[in-house]
Amino acid sequence: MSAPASSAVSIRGLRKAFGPKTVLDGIDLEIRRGEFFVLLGPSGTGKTTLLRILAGLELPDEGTVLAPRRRTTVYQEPRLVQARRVLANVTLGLPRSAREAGRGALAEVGLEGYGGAWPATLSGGEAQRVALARALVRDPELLLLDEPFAALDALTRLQMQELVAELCERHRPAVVLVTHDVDEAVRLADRVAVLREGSFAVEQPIDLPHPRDRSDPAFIAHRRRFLSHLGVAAASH
Ligand SMILES: Nc1ncnc2c1ncn2[C@@H]1O[C@H](COP(=O)(O)OP(=O)(O)OP(=O)(O)O)[C@@H](O)[C@H]1O
Repeated sequence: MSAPASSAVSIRGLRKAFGPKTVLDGIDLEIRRGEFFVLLGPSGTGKTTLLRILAGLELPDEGTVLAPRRRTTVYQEPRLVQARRVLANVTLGLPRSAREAGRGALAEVGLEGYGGAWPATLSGGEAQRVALARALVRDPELLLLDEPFAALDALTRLQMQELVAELCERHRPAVVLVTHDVDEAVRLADRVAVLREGSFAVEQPIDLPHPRDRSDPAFIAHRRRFLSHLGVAAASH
């Protein structure tokens, strides 16, 4: 089976259980090349499991999953090797010839000149930018983002969202972002899905122009709809 040429990811009839617990139950999903897909869902509904399957770190029990080989994940924590300098972290596992591209990636995330720094000297936001540069330098066709902003303060989080939007616009990987933050989802996504009880409770394209205004009635309507699917019906603001 092969995916349509326009697809980066193609999932059919995906089922995954851990022991007696079925976590993903009959998931079908196509993600277009360059599409920014956001996965929302209550805690423990299988978002990370789906991401790990897309990363090739976990195998499905049933179904087919087609994903590009050139894929990389950014996690909630930057996962830097403390004993290696920043540039060495960015180009970890790549040939020496990648160092120039590594410096370029650092510049793209706003860390020009940080290549010689040690991870321990970085702020949380800077360390997460290094993790982004490490992903970027691999030129992924599929970028998997597992709550990459969750550990950051509110202002840094907004700056990082802007940076990721900009980088994805420029490099156009397909993106799967897992988040609990409904505003983040509506701000960044081409399409949002809410995962509940093993399958998608809703799948909604977001056709608003960028940059998105959180006070736009259409933005607010999307937020309200997703919150209600997450069981937070009253929390519209
Ligand atoms: N390796 C594993 N062995 C057993 N159970 C697992 C394993 N990985 C995940 N689970 C279980 O599968 C369910 C889904 O986990 P997962 O981490 O995918 O959820 P999530 O939606 O990402 O949660 P959160 O939003 O809290 O991060 C949970 O009940 C979890 O305990």
